[in-house]
Amino acid sequence: MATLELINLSKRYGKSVWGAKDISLKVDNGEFIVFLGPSGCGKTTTLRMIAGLEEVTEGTILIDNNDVTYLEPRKREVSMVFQSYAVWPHMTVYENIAFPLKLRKLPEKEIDNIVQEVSEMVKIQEYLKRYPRQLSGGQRQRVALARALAVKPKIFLMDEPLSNLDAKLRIKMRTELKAIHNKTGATTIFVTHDQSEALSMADRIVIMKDGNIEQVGTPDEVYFDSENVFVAGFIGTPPTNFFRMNIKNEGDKIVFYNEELKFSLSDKIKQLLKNYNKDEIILGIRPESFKIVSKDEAIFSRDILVVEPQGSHQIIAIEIGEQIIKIVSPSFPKYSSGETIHISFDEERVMLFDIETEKRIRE
Ligand SMILES: Nc1ncnc2c1ncn2[C@@H]1O[C@H](COP(=O)(O)OP(=O)(O)OP(=O)(O)O)[C@@H](O)[C@H]1O
Repeated sequence: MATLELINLSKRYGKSVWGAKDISLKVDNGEFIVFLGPSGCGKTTTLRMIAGLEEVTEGTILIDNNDVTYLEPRKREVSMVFQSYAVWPHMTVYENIAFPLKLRKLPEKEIDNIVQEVSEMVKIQEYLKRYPRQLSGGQRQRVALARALAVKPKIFLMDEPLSNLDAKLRIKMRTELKAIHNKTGATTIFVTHDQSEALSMADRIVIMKDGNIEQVGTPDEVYFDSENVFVAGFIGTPPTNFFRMNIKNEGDKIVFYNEELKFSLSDKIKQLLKNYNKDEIILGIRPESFKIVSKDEAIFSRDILVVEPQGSHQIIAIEIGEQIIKIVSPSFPKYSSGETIHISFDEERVMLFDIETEKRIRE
């Protein structure tokens, strides 16, 4: 178990392509960190630099406060699990797990103990004599996991380890992986582009875009307290609804308006905007922050465009100008398309962003 620190870490491919730019991050001992972001944002590049599989262009990597930036991979004491399992086909499950331990010249008895221990942990004890081709994808991934666990690495690096599994198994393995992490307490960096995987597994999520870190925070922080428009739009299904609004002061209220909507918000919002001197703003409202209310309480009313029942809740789409807005509402009462609904929203949950920088406006 170990701490990890990345200091201004960058990777440039050729002259101008940045795989990762100026990444700084401190990871505590035992933390489960998830790198999340769209394809090509630099998750894998950063992970591979930590593993020593990718040369660093600039910056420093510290493991337990030791500089490992130029240390060869096997001396870093990290284990990596890949999407493609990468188990050796000509070895049995037992041999796959034991092989790295044999390389380390551990006594047979100790190797056997470790193989039993980790195979029990990932629930593959009964397959130890089989070859990988005799296993399902999920079982093969467990073998890869067991092999990585067996060497008791300081840091666990996982690159989309669940993405080759079918949807149901993925969700099951998520829970199991998290349980294994709780048991081993190993510092883990897990790469995914699946936000639901990230939200359900991470202690903290590192949200990346174009090689940069956009926000680092707990699942609740990145969801409820998004740092900018990109994060608010990336996290959440359906994502945050955004409105470009004009703003003006009217007495103790602040009025938000555009061609479609007009409403005023309270003192608290006015206070929040006291140093904001632009007359346009981006308002972000999460689908579940809207409320369907009586006509008297409504901020605006619209006809329903489409209802998408989800079992546990329903997603209601309305049109505001040319924009489609999604509202998450409890399963009951049922609504149907064409019906007029009256809508309000939870002012406490509104997110305000600078019209130019798209950064969150904070007090
Ligand atoms: N060997 C390479 N040569 C040139 N450019 C590369 C190389 N490897 C990665 N890149 C570029 O670096 C950027 C980051 O790639 P990276 O693989 O880290 O993204 P990612 O976030 O892991 O994406 P994905 O989710 O698709 O795996 C991309 O623009 C990619 O095209």
